[in-house]
Amino acid sequence: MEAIIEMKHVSKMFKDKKAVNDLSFRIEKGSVTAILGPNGAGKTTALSMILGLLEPTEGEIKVFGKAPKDQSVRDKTGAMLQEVSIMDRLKVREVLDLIRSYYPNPMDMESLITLTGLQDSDLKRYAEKLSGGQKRSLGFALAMAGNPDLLFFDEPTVGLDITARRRFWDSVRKLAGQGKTIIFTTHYLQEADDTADRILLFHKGALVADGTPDEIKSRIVKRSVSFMPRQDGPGFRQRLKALPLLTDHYDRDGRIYVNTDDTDLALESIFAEKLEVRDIRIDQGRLDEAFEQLTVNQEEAV
Ligand SMILES: Nc1ncnc2c1ncn2[C@@H]1O[C@H](COP(=O)(O)OP(=O)(O)OP(=O)(O)O)[C@@H](O)[C@H]1O
Repeated sequence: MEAIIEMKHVSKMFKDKKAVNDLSFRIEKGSVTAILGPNGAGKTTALSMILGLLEPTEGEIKVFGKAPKDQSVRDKTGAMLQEVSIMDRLKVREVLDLIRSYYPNPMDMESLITLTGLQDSDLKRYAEKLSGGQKRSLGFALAMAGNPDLLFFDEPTVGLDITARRRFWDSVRKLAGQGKTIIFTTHYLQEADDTADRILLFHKGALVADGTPDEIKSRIVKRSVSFMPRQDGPGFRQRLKALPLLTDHYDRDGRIYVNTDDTDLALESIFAEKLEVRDIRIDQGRLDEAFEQLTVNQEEAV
């Protein structure tokens, strides 16, 4: 597969703070990738470097095989960032026409309107008079104006109501269907799961997981069964090791934790084998801090 983006050992320091730490990954043509992670994980910094808005402190970034700042790269790239700055004193249609005129093969106005949900009446208004949600739609339209092959959306649904969110993701899926390469950042696992075919999970500037939504979910929601031995000792440990469903276990704080995808089966095995344990608990994940933060954010999203 053709790599559209290649990051090799990329780091970014802000004074003595490492915002991005040794990132390496490839993004393939036609893929939809979600960059997921809690506040401050480095998502925006990474995007900004790929877009050529920030220089990496270390490492190399290639986009379409070139430096991100290369004009030919910019012509093929569209971005909707968190802050949409909109020109005053221009009507929406004028802003869009202006931006379209910068590109060799702009998207036609009809398609732009259909894709972004801007209404005819919006086009006649001054951009600065639009509501927050309409401004986001305009931001989306501006990102698409050059009919780019590569698209970036930084937390695109923040501040959008449910209808606008749904519409936005429908459009993103439509663009993906046309073979565009899409990268977006989000705090919400659900958004990544619904739309992306790959998730890059960031935590403290580093890439801590990389996989399909199903793979990432199974890591995030992994549960464990834990218990105390009635009488710990070599005999007990041997019996524990001999139980195939319980082999993946470890000790913490005086308890024994069993990692498993199926806590029911693990419990059945404990009872069937009459393993001498007490105080059995089912624990929701041994999530490291990054994953815990993610689940908190997900709850906020509901
Ligand atoms: N211009 C800057 N100067 C100094 N520190 C910065 C700058 N930009 C980002 N940082 C720091 O770098 C770290 C990563 O920030 P970044 O905005 O990339 O995270 P994020 O994952 O996009 O977070 P959020 O979800 O809150 O948008 C944070 O600790 C942030 O405070």
